[in-house]
Amino acid sequence: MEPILKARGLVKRYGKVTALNNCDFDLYPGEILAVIGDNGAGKSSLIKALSGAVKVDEGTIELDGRPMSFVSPLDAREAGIETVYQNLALSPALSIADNMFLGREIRKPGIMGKWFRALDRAEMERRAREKLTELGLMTIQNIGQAVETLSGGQRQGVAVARAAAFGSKVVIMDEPTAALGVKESRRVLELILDVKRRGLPIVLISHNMPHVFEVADRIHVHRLGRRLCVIDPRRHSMSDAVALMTGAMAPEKLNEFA
Ligand SMILES: Nc1ncnc2c1ncn2[C@@H]1O[C@H](COP(=O)(O)OP(=O)(O)OP(=O)(O)O)[C@@H](O)[C@H]1O
Repeated sequence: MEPILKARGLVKRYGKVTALNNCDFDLYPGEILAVIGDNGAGKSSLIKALSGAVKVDEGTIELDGRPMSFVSPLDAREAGIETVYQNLALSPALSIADNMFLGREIRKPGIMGKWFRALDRAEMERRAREKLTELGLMTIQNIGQAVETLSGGQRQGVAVARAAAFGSKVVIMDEPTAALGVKESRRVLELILDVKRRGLPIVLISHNMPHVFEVADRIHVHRLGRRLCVIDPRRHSMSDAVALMTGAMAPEKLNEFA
């Protein structure tokens, strides 16, 4: 099977800091791939490169076998890669429906250019409700409710639902359960599994080992700006993962694959 998203030899420098140092990456259809690594290992830089938020200095990215050169997150979105960023990127004062369609608002038909036509709020609300129901998120009562009035878990749910609704090829999630309570984290993990069941592959960046081991099919261990190895959570333990991440154990010590 060919990877749906593949990167080779990524290099990203910020002045004297090399955040990505010849990094490879593979995501296969239908899988949840966790990316783990110590602070500063370069996970966010990798995700930013894959989602078009930063331009790499060297290396190649292929989506579905086609070379990509993203210069903005919009390029990646248009290609079918949706990203849920750590800081969420939801607009608190806007409603759930408006947030779902932020940047791709539905407008009423008409002869005038796109920006002059009125927003079709009823249609956006209908579709937002449909998506949130599909993902079992209808504990959110009022689709017109402002996002700032939702709980942390509900907000994360809206962000995940938006990514699932629009990501046609890949969904990337950066620390989706950070700062959430036990119950809310559970709901978000279930959502991630739902997205996978609906056929979308997911890249999950997380420091939370129990969460990673619960949902991931494979784990990409990132260290010093590159992929150190890929491990199978069914064959290796959390302490193996942590030892690899921190450099306490060399990958040769495991019967790793990939
Ligand atoms: N915009 C930037 N300007 C300068 N240096 C940066 C920038 N972004 C990242 N870096 C540096 O690149 C390296 C990798 O950072 P990155 O955020 O990718 O790591 P990370 O693995 O996501 O870390 P964490 O788990 O702490 O979020 C770090 O040394 C960081 O200081």
